[in-house]
Amino acid sequence: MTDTPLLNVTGLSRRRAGRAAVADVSFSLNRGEVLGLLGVNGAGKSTTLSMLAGALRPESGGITLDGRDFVADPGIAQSLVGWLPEAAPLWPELSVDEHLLAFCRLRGASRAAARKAADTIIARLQLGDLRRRLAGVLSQGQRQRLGVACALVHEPALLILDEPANALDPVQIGELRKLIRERAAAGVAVILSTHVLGEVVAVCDRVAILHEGRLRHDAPLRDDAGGKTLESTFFGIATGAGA
Ligand SMILES: Nc1ncnc2c1ncn2[C@@H]1O[C@H](COP(=O)(O)OP(=O)(O)OP(=O)(O)O)[C@@H](O)[C@H]1O
Repeated sequence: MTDTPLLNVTGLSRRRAGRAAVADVSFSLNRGEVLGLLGVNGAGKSTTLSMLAGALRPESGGITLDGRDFVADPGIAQSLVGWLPEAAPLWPELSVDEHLLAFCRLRGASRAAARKAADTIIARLQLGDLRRRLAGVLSQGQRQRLGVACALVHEPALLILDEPANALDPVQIGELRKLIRERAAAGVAVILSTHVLGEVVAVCDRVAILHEGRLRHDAPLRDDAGGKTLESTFFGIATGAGA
């Protein structure tokens, strides 16, 4: 980990359907850090993550990634960011193997480099048995694992996972947790959005809570100042009873 944050977000705002979906959100994230992002339905998590992935333009505010102005040059997301959106965007007629090759090739990797990266991630995520299976016939959990593989295959510096444990069985949830900690140990900064508080406790270093588009809490997970549990902090904010 270095002293300079990988990601700096300042005053990020975006309206959707005429309403503030994300309002004046600021935070930073170090290399090797895993941030859990919590919030009730509609709190603004996916909108925030879409902006950090370069898929949605902020209306105002700044994002720097690895010291570069991300808002001015969202193209840097291609190499620096890996994103698993809420619904992994897969092509039903392409196989697992073809997906991984395509994700690498679209980012400018040579055929040989794409082959090597695909083989590495297939081995790490134990997708070997599925490599020739078409995405359109995968089970929901298998699709989710392919989505995680696509987010990771180009070895991004920032990994954004929106509800990654969706549809995974308990064995795969354990594997996912291991994978996240392994990537963090290798210096990758991770943002994990979830509705499962236990998921945050199991893998995150820090937790941020969004409510009505605003960042209402951002603190280390083990910071038990005031003796509050994550659950009481979350419900306090969600019900309007807490800070
Ligand atoms: N494509 C869209 N068009 C219009 N409004 C949208 C769109 N996407 C999101 N919104 C609105 O923006 C606000 C924030 O939504 P967002 O999806 O970011 O919340 P979320 O915290 O990810 O919610 P959830 O936990 O339900 O996935 C909500 O009020 C939502 O209705």
